[in-house]
Amino acid sequence: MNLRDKYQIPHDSIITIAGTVGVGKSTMTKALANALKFKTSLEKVETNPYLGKFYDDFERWSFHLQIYFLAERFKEQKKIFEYGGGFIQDRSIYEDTGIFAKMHYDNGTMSKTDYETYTNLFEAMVMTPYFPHPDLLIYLEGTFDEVVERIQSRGREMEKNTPISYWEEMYNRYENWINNFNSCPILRINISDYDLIEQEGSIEPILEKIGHFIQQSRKWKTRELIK
Ligand SMILES: Nc1ncnc2c1ncn2[C@@H]1O[C@H](COP(=O)(O)OP(=O)(O)O)[C@@H](O)[C@H]1O
Ligand SMILES: Nc1ncnc2c1ncn2[C@H]1C[C@H](O)[C@@H](COP(=O)(O)O)O1
Repeated sequence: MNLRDKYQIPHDSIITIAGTVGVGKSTMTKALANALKFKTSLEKVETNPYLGKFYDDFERWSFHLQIYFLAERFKEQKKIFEYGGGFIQDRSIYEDTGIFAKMHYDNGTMSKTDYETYTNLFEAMVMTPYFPHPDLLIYLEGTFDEVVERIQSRGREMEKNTPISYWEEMYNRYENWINNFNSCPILRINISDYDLIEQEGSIEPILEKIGHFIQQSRKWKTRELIK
């Protein structure tokens, strides 16, 4: 029996992986997609024309970068919608606005006008049929030291050259954001509870939890529709 059937995960599920930079989202996205034979929606860092410039000068490039990410994620949303689900998504669109854009606005590296333009566009995009909420958002969490260690060992120069205070602020904002998030069901997973690199089998307890969660939330949605 395949793992998707074994853990009764619907073939049209949409699962989003959230968490701070370096925590392990892309690795988890690929491992889950491989185990479930789902498609991936990955963040493409190498081809992003603004990211390097942004790390050199936040103020100059933050608006351009947010618009670029928004366009990329919207295209991915449309693709997921057209395929009818069966996707693992590396980072949610909610994080772009709830973490990154907000953090740069609050710190004065995105102007009020740019922030308002961005949030208006975001809201208009979210209210389209292309934007089904995910069945589940998996939130990866670890200690700040573990996250910084992973950023360092992954070795993207632009991130290694960024002051640690930036990652610390982002880490704290993520904790606050997830504690107030309610757009879809959340499954929190601590990164010390699995090791996808050394122990391939450690994906199975995660699949079991995903199956359980999605079945519960779909039952709940059906009951709400009948009411
Ligand atoms: N379970 C894990 N155990 C050890 N290292 C990991 C694990 N998951 C990811 N990593 C490593 O941590 C770094 C960041 O992972 P990545 O998936 O790129 O994070 P993100 O997509 O959240 O930025 C990479 O070098 C990756 O190999
Ligand atoms: N919305 C964003 N604004 C600024 N920077 C962002 C945004 N989304 C992702 N990023 C950055 C952070 C990392 O340097 C890379 C890739 O993110 P990762 O968490 O490693 O997948 O893009």
